[in-house]
Amino acid sequence: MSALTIHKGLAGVVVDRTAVSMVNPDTNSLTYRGYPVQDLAANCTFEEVAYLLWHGELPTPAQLAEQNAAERAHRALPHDLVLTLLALPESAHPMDTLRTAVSILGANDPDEDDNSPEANQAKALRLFAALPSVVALTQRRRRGLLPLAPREDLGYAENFLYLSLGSIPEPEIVRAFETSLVLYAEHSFNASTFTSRVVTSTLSDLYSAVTAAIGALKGPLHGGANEAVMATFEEIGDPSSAEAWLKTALAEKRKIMGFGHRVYKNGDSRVPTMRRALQTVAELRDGHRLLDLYESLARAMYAEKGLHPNLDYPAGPAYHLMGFDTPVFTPIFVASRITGWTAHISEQLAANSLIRPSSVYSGPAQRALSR
Ligand SMILES: CC(=O)SCCNC(=O)CCNC(=O)[C@H](O)C(C)(C)COP(=O)(O)OP(=O)(O)OC[C@H]1O[C@@H](n2cnc3c(N)ncnc32)[C@H](O)[C@@H]1OP(=O)(O)O
Ligand SMILES: O=C([O-])CC(=O)C(=O)O
Repeated sequence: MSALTIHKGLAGVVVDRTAVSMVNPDTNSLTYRGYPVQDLAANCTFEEVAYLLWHGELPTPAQLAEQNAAERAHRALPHDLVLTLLALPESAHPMDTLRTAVSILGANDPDEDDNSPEANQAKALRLFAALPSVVALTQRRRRGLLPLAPREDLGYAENFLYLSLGSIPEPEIVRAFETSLVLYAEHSFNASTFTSRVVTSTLSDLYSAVTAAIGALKGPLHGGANEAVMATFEEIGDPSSAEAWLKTALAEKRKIMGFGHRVYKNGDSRVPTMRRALQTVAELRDGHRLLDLYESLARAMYAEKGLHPNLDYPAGPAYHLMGFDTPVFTPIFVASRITGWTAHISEQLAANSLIRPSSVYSGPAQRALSR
């Protein structure tokens, strides 16, 4: 590689190795630690997938029981944190609340700067346990409701839904939600994961890396797209308007959220699994009109630009039909991706090198200061 070759957006640049996951656009596959993600989604709980991402192997029953006990014991948020989060303006985006919560948890952790594998694994588990309570707090606050106490008798996905929506939905909805958590958990060197690795590479702490990653995920070119998809559906209104709406939007050079991908050019490996989950939710929640909109826009986008949906495209409407408010969609993504981020933070620390790329200078030539 010539020193003067610029790779805008680092497209195609290989910066390191990873053993956490493999995205293969040629075979349209995604594996976590070697296991196809669609097989994990069909056969495993999210807690098992978290264990796999962190430790490299699926847990034995005893290992899972131990992790579950620790996770359930850390679901409740410290009272002071709840008060601080409720003191934020009601207009704050739930992603901002989440970012603030992680930052406060870090400031309160006496082991914040302990970067040993054991300390960081304990922090990862505590964040994994606490994030659904923060997401649920933001969801309930939007509806004028106070937070609920977490339930230790429920699995991760069930407790998450109970805390957010106030009741446990049908098992098919719980399964669809859990599928989304498994699919969102990890995706190699995406922008937010890379952000977490950049922060970690300076030997900063895990909370700082996660806080920065939340900021990176918020943008609509990354995780924020799952919220933007709902705005698009609302703008289109009727499925019969999708084609005309798209032609106008493309003529105006707008980016259509939920379509395209930096790595996948022939479709996102996770979309078929999430599309089936969306179908299940739509059948239970009278979502046929939203499904028609989904299909009409996807057909038109392929015809106009040859672009396929990414995971955010089916996840957005699925969360909507489950009963979440749109601004809570990307925070749900955070609660899942915390597993992938923290696996990458550990991997970065285990073989660290400061991440500091180069640039080509394009400002004024050196000049004399005349004073
Ligand atoms: C979980 C995730 O984070 S998945 C990604 C979620 N993000 C989105 O859905 C946002 C919408 N999509 C996009 O903006 C892009 O597809 C990205 C950012 C995801 C990937 O971008 P890149 O790899 O840089 O692709 P790039 O922007 O070069 O696209 C290639 C061409 O397709 C066009 N294109 C790509 N995606 C879209 C889109 N969603 N809408 C309209 N045009 C698009 C680009 O304008 C470009 O056209 P051009 O060659 O005429 O200039
Ligand atoms: O890989 C990417 O660039 C974005 C993505 O799909 C993800 O983070 O899940």
